[in-house]
Amino acid sequence: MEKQPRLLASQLLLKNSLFEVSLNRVLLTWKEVATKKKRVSGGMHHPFKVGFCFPKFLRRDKGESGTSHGVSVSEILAVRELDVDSGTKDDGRWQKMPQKSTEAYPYAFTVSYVERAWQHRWRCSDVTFHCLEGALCQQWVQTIREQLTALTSRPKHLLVYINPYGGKQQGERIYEQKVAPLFTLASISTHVIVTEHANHARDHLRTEAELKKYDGVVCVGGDGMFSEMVHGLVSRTQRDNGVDQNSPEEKLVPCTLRIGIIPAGSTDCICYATVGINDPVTSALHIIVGDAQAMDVCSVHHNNTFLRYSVSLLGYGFYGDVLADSERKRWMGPARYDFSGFKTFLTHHYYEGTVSFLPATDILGTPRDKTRCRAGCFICQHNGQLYSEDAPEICETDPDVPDSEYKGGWRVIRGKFLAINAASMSCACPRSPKGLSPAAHLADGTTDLILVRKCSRFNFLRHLLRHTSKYDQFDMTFVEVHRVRRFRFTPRYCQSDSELDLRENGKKLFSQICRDHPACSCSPAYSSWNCDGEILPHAAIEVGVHCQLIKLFARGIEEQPVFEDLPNPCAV
Ligand SMILES: CCCCCCCCCCCCC/C=C/[C@@H](O)[C@H](COP(=O)(O)O)NC(=O)CCCCCCCCCCCCCCC
Ligand SMILES: Nc1ncnc2c1ncn2[C@@H]1O[C@H](COP(=O)(O)OP(=O)(O)O)[C@@H](O)[C@H]1O
Ligand SMILES: [Ca+2]
Repeated sequence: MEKQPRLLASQLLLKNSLFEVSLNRVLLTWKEVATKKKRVSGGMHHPFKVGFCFPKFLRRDKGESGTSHGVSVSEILAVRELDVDSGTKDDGRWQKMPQKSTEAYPYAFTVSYVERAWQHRWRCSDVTFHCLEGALCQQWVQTIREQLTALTSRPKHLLVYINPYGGKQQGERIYEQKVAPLFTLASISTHVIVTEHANHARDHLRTEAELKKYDGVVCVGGDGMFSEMVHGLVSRTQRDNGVDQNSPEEKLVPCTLRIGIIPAGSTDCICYATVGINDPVTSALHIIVGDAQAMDVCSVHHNNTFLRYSVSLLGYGFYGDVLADSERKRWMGPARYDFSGFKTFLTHHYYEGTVSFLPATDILGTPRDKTRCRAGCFICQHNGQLYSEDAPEICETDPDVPDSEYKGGWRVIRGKFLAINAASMSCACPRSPKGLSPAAHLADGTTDLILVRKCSRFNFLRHLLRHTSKYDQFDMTFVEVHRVRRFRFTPRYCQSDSELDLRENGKKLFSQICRDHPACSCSPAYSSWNCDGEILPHAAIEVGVHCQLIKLFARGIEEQPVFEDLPNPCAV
């Protein structure tokens, strides 16, 4: 790492010990000054990563001169001067000053910064430095503030939508108690809208919201609420740019505003898979530091008519039936999915149809890789670049698969399926921390198409259970997975208009069997598509992936640091 010029360096008091405090453009460090009384330890420095703040137990470095710490400037949340006599000036939180420092070091300032806690959680930590002179204290505060102002990726004005009925109906409380105080601390102004009905946020974003006034939009809720934000923003962007969403082949215009998710839903899979945990404080801190993570979006069409966008799971069969059943049990909260999951597992319906797909052959990565999409993912960067260059699709020649054929680069597979799932990202969530497709990528322009053919209940259970263990859920004879750019599904028996009407009006006949359906009475002719937690009435759909269409206030899941490999901060 290039050596950065020092902006400030002073000896300041911290918890009654003297520290050498130093600030450059990337790092704030403080290192205890050895006093005669203190036993000086040996010359061994523990490694310590620059620009990266570890959990407490890792971050402290007992070097020659005592404890040293470092915080990346990009992860400083705020700095405020303390009025030693009357507590803090800015946030009203009264802090008692130690006797010794008030006498000798009567001026103080507090730096709030991101601290990494267990399992990808971030927390806001405070450190208070005491100065001998007021001018020095002000110089520190001012210099750190200038550094923060120079971070242009940080949002200053946010539009926040809260779904008061998502998850355990705690959205408003979570926002008020855990998130709003952090936004205030970081001097972010907000306009908060508590939604009054489903699609309120979507419609407001699409038509009314004065988006120019904001640096980002935030939703407090679950995947359904996030989906509303995506629909509002993507539709608005296409309309503003004259792009017709109804054309399945149309290249969509990416959205400029970033979306933040404060998890307060039932599955929270998008938050979990982009941050590593569904924790409101962690998400708020990712928003404050101005993180950006691009994400693929799938568009779903039926007969050249736009239906919906999807960012996580498009599931027909098992996940469609779980969702359709669980919607009637919303009163159960997040447990509805387990209940309906169990029930759907027992019903064991399969569905006949044809899946056609365009394999993504020109890219890096396969769905069976051991590597995972993580912060700064190379595969997403590489494949995103390919996509923007509009590289031609190349398709391999026909392997001898009996029920599949190739047609103009498309592969066609007919069969009886328990589940057809398209995972545009891993779909990791607390139920399955590795997700439906553990090696899927957030922003590589592809989706992983998982076909689970008709099999015994026992085998399907084995497949499901593997989502929760280290065993490969794709390594089963009745499961196949393909990384694709587009796909289509056509049910074997076509849906009549009256059947579609019934579904669209929400009066789904669960045991509907097409009149010309043959003797089978145990499985219905159609399932529904679960599109990020919304039910689609049409069984026949066409799906295309739009690479990196939206951006989130996230950075992807961070690798847990390997202690031994990290450089020494004291070298900065
Ligand atoms: C036996 C244990 C099997 C565990 C299998 C877990 C796989 C979970 C993968 C979940 C992928 C979720 C993708 C995200 C979907 C969300 O967009 C969407 C909406 O979320 P929101 O309500 O927060 O707005 N969520 C969902 O559609 C929920 C899907 C959850 C499915 C849970 C299925 C549980 C299955 C339990 C089977 C039990 C069989 C037991 C037999 C003895
Ligand atoms: N004020 C509201 N009243 C009723 N439904 C709402 C409201 N705001 C949003 N919704 C809808 O609630 C559904 C579920 O929201 P979500 O936040 O995803 O929670 P969950 O994860 O529990 O499903 C979404 O489809 C969303 O459109
Ligand atoms: Ca993807």
